[in-house]
Amino acid sequence: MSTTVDRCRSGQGRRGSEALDVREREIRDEQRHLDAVYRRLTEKIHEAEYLMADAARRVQVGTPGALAERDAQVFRAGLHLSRLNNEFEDFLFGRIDLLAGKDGERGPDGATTSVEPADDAVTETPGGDPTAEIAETLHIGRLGVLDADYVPLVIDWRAPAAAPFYRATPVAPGRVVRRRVIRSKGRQVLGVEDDLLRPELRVLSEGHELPVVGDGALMAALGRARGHRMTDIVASIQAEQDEVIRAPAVSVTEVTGGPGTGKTAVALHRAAYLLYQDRRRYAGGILVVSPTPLLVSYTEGVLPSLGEEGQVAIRALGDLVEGASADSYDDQAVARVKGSAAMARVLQRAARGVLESARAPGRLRVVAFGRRVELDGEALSRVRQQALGGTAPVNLLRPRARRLLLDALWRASGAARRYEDPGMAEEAREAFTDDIGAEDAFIDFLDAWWPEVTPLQVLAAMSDEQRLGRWARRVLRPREIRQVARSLRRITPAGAGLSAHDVALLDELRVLLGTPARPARPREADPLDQLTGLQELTTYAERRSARRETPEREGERVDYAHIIVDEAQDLTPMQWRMVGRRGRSATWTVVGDPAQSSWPAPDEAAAERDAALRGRARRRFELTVNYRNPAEIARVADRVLQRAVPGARPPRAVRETGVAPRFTTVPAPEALPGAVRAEAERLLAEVEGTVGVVVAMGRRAEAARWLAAPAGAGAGEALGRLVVLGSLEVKGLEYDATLVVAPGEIAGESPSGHRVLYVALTRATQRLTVLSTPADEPGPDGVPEPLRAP
Ligand SMILES: Nc1ncnc2c1ncn2[C@@H]1O[C@H](COP(=O)(O)OP(=O)(O)OP(=O)(O)O)[C@@H](O)[C@H]1O
Repeated sequence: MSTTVDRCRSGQGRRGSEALDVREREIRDEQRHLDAVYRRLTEKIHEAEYLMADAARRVQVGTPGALAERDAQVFRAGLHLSRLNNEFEDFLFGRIDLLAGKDGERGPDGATTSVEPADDAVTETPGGDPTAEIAETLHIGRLGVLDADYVPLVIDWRAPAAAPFYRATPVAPGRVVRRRVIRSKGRQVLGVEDDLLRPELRVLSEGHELPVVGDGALMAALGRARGHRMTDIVASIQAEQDEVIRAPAVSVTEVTGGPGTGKTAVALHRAAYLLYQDRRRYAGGILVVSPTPLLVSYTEGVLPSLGEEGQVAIRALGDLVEGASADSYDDQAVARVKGSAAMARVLQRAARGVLESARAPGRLRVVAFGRRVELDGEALSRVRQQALGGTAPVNLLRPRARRLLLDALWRASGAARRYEDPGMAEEAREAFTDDIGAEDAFIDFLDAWWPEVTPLQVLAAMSDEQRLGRWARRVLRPREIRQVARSLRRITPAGAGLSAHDVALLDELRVLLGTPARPARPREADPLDQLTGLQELTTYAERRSARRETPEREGERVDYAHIIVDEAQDLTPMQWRMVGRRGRSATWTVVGDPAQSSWPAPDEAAAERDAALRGRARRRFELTVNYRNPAEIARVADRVLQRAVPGARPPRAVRETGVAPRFTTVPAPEALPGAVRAEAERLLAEVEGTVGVVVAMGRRAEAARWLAAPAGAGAGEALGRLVVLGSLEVKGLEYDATLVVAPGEIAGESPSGHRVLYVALTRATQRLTVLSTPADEPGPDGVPEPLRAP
């Protein structure tokens, strides 16, 4: 049996001090390795700098071949340099000690690729423990580093040889005997935590017994205090998560799993993995769609910490359309209408009908052949209807409308009758078209009568209830029309006041209206140029981005190579249409949890989701372990889950904290502000990290005021850890402690209210307090009605 030191953490007596010695020794060993890694990294940085300088010198060599080569060299070296220069919190974080492998070959990273141990890797001795010798040791880190002899010093966590670090379990250990998580900060090793995967073996490493230190890293990672930014999980990815991260990017990868199962974390690590696998294919082309800007800012640090910056776009649903940014919320009833697929019909009519509201003179008058020629309102309306025939985008129909207007004027002039010779008639007509078409009066009229319409102008036109009523006839009910028109009135001409649902409407309108061709945009500064000072030559990245820009100029969206949709259960049909436009030829990763859906019409959304994914084959994965909530909190949340989705299977919580959720009540609603403050302060005192106060959406502003100035010493510091959010805003987020206020209100706010409440109850990593008013019908134990077992 291997020496299992440090499992007893008392540190007393001989065994305790032995354990400390072993731990110190192991940390020193890892420090030596990390020093070697940093020495090699420094050499690599110098190498990359030399390559950049060399490429810069080659500017003088003017042949296209040499330039292309220089270009590629600069690009590669620049990328390499910026990744090497990235100051990682913990560059090196893992190690596996492996038995000799069966049928293995050396991969490009210098490690053997065999998964299973060789038949003779373990020696059976009669009467003694089976014995084995460590044949290979691999260190795992954020980037791969080879020494000067091509021996791996660090294996990139995404390389195939690193997979056993994540996949090995005591049930299926493969070649892995010991898995070690190394805690380091910058260039210093702080600690090591080991998992022994073959406890039945006596394992030798260079003649000594293999020591095992610590209690495993996962629990340490899960118990740590949370800040306002998500951290990566690269050192403790679990086997079922690793399968998703490394799944081949064919067609659609669908991932479901309950709250806290790591769906968001896995989705982001997958983006980094895909870039590692095929950088050329994915560079600049991965889009991560997140439900809210809060979740974007919570998660956007994860990819840079994995060494991937700038190549993945993380966008909130309300920020997907260039030039628009959602800053308002819709009532649930209005959101339900704006998100529904029926809106596509309404927008189609609005895009074509909006020209009726253009401020143009009621008649068109020109002078031709010395006479006045005129088209009256009825004639103009006929021309417009004719021009609008078909489905082409309205802004692209202006040339057609111009031609039809000139046709109508020619006919109204009666000039055709004066020519018997068709050739002459044709000539006269051409002259007429040229002359009239160039006249200021005609051009001014056309500008007013068929202006270029923007999506925002159509939304503004839809805020007129009567007009919207015409466009939404037999599609929306009168009440819905009234609600939608009223909500659109808050949008300013500059686009302030948009909700995330409005942005999906804008995107639809962009397609329906089209964007007339414009001169190419001036080239944006390329970061590589700044690095090299070579601005006159094109780079590979620039040519790529130029290719990507072309469709945009034609009024289409950029097409991404891969799209990751987080919290996919919440996308409305209109949002699926918007996201689908960005991935016409993409592969997809779609993660979500139907039990957390706040969208009340799942079937309708499923149809648009299928359309967005274009019937591509799907590979499904389920994550089953809840890494966020302690079991005590998960059990309470599960009661609400059973009401929201009877019979649903919750994920298994892996931790117990010994602290039950706290249920407390106020005797009357007036007591709520004081009680919220008191409970929030209590939680702030109990945890080191963040505290989230969750209220019904309708109470957000009020609750923020209650907590604006907490009493007591240290309030300023505490405030920084305290966040007040509406129930729909907490999607995907987490806090050390959560205070859920008036759960009945949250559940009662929409038809999907119990699912929303389930989300609110599953945000805490350590403590949960539920504060009820009499309306929540709390029992004698303070447990409110929505949280009692169904
Ligand atoms: N393997 C892991 N090691 C350490 N921490 C993990 C691991 N997997 C998940 N976590 C942590 O668990 C928490 C929940 O993860 P995440 O937010 O990705 O879950 P989710 O499934 O997206 O949850 P929700 O559905 O509620 O949004 C995060 O703090 C994450 O860092």
